[in-house]
Amino acid sequence: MTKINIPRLDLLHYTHGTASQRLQFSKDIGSAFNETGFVTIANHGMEKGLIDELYQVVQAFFALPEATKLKYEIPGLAGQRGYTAKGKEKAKDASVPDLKEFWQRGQDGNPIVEELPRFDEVTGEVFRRLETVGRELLNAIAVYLSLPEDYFEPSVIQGNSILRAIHYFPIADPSSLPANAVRAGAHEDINLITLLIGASADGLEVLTREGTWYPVKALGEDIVVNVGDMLQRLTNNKLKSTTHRVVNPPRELMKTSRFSVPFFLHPKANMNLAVLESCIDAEHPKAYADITAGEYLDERLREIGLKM
Ligand SMILES: O=C(O)CCC(=O)C(=O)O
Ligand SMILES: [Fe+2]
Repeated sequence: MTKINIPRLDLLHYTHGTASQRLQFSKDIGSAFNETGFVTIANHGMEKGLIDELYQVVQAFFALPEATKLKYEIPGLAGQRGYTAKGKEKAKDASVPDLKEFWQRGQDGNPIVEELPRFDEVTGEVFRRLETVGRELLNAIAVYLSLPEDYFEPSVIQGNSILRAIHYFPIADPSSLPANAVRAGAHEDINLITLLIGASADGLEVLTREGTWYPVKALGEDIVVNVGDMLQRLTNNKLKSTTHRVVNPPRELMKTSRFSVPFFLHPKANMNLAVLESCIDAEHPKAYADITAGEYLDERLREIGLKM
């Protein structure tokens, strides 16, 4: 099997480390993002208790009757808040929708789930904690890119990040599915970076440069972090937004659910995504036209069927 660089990095080395540990963390995350676009992060500060409670409220939400969940679907918001039912989202180049339903929350404007008193508080707490972890990781990446450490901060504080709770629902009769229906079709994330809790469940795979699929494993409460297209674009492909997917499990396990909770770290709509001058040279000519984060997001939401 191909050996691929998905290191396990200790966030405490960056937030509380010595100068040399901090620098090493920046180098490690930068070179993994340059090679594979993926790392796993330990000691991110989110306790097991909080993560367990997150999964309890998320499972309780998806267990509600379909009619109740549909009360929380908000027309006109392209799924950016509240519930998105089965059959709505497909990967950019896929012909059939993914086998999933999901809930999204942002900074504000989130509908309150009346049936579940703890849902808003717990998902809100996880949102804020992952936003903090994401900012710390972007600081480390800024150092790797020889930018000021706080380069991303003004664009990211109170930005358009999204916490998405996903339910890959059980399929009673897998033979009834279209042959190409999968839990999540091969895709790249749109945002700057994605922080994923719960990828310890099997199924997440990344596409290697050799064109083979490689399973991503996280230990315990570790989170998986990957580069999205906005960061790839800003860095003129120096940091790689790697294609990934969630495969269907063996037939018997298709009758069981899989849950995962990615946090898509998005900047404010006015962030300039024009390629950084420091990432352009003779070998790497400017690969992308100038665009803002807001314009780019609209373009991409249309491609995945969430926006008209
Ligand atoms: O469910 C997972 O493990 C990954 C989901 C994912 O890649 C996404 O929603 O963008
Ligand atoms: Fe993804």
